[in-house]
Amino acid sequence: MFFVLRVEIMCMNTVLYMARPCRNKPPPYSTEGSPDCTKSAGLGVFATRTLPRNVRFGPYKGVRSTDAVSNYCWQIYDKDHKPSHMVDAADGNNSNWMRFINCSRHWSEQNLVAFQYRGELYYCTIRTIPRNTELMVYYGSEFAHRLHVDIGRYNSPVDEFGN
Ligand SMILES: C[S@@+](CC[C@H](N)C(=O)[O-])C[C@H]1O[C@@H](n2cnc3c(N)ncnc32)[C@H](O)[C@@H]1O
Repeated sequence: MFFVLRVEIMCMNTVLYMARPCRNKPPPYSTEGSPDCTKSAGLGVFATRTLPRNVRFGPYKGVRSTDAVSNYCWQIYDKDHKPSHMVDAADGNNSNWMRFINCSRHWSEQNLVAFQYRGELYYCTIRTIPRNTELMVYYGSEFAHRLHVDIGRYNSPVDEFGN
């Protein structure tokens, strides 16, 4: 049976928290207050406690649109797998906490996968996520490219820190 954990305010208070992750250090990320942080990707979402694999979050809330005008958009497909519309979470008043989840730069830091169910977008954990780890999903090559994620190296065995 398909089960989706509906996590809204409850989840943000008990399972997840928001912080500004550093981008110049390998995971686990320190936050912006740390002395050696020079790069930030804005706010991100972190696990307060260990999350098991296969936890589903959603749906991703936003405004329906036809163009990908912001970096908070997900493409929704129709039953024939053709692009239908975008769900755009750029407006903080018409979206939910999922808009704060950042894009992974390498498969080794990706811990969520996005999937569509009945016309809406959800995220699912694909591995155990230890506490204080940032939740990260791959946005897809088009959006990742906009964020200067090196798509050619995304699947390489070695991450950008040489690990
Ligand atoms: C869906 S939002 C994620 C939440 C965002 N950090 C915030 O504070 O609102 C997408 C934006 O986050 C930032 N971002 C997400 N992933 C990133 C990454 N891997 N590298 C740099 N910036 C990233 C970019 O500014 C992007 O436009």
